[in-house]
Amino acid sequence: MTSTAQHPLSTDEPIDSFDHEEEDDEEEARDIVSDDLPPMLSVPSMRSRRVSVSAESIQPSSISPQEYVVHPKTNDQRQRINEAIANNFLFKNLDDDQAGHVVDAMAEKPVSKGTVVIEQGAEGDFYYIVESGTFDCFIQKPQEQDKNKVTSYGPGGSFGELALMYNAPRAATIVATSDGVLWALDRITFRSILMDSSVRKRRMYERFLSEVPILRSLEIYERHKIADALEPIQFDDQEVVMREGDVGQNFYLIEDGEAIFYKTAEDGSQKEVNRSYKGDYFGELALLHDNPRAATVVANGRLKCVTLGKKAFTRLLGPVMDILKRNSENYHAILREATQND
Ligand SMILES: Nc1ncnc2c1ncn2[C@@H]1O[C@@H]2COP(=O)(O)O[C@H]2[C@H]1O
Repeated sequence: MTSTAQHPLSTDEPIDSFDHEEEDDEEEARDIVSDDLPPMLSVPSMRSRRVSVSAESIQPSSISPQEYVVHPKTNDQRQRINEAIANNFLFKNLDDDQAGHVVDAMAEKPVSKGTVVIEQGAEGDFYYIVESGTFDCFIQKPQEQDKNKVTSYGPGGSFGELALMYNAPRAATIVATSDGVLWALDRITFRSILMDSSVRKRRMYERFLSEVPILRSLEIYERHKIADALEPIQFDDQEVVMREGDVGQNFYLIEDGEAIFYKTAEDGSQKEVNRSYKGDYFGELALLHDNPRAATVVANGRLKCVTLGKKAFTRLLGPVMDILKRNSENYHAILREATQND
């Protein structure tokens, strides 16, 4: 394997886009060839733009059982970890053994207000999960003096995965804004057990999410976080995706195919009110307004979607909530018109 890689934070050279439709292959997905790395963030590194990568950056690390890192824990600590990771998508697909190794390997790290947990440009050593406290994330762009706050984290939040996934310098600085407790997971355990499915999903959905109009205004990093949370789902021709009046749990993006929307008219008949295609979304109304589903959705031909659960929808689509709400007002008007006219 080559030893010179496109820096994942670099933006000055085109990077081959990844076509997820052709790329569902396990072996290929494991092969984290740097040329395929996403253009990532608009934050060039504070160090050299090109880094030499060892074999470690090309494939997930593997460790033998005798190499597992173990920090002995009390039951109370285990329980606190389980609460902190309950909504973390990186932990979702682990089997019991893997989950056990990851929990064993975590080290408790109390931090006091003002501590710089991660410094932009530094080498990546740990992935952090927040048990308690608040943390701000800042990015300093190359020619700018000031750092920009890009996000903040509270309990259940996590950060520090990028440098470990891509063997890149830290992309941001993280500062504790209160006293708190972090759980730190070493890079070897992270790479060997946790990162595989996340890297695969981020790569798999990168192009698709960048082409979804509602998500275009998001930063690449925000779309990566959405990719972590996506669940694929498929429907056969004429299969009902949701029924008018149901309680809404999920938000849907169409990856491929066609969905037809029906609404019950005043005379009780089902009226087609809309059709949606690749890149469109639906299912947002019930989540935005806590209302029952406003329409019945049926697959026309095979329909391939990805979904976000309600919590992830609220958290990850926060930056586009206003657009979603504005669109939903127009949409209400269209639906009303369609069911009232004729
Ligand atoms: N917009 C962003 N760009 C890059 N990193 C971010 C951003 N927002 C949050 N982060 C987190 O900040 C962390 C800094 O360390 P890492 O680069 O290892 O991983 C990074 C991400 O977990």
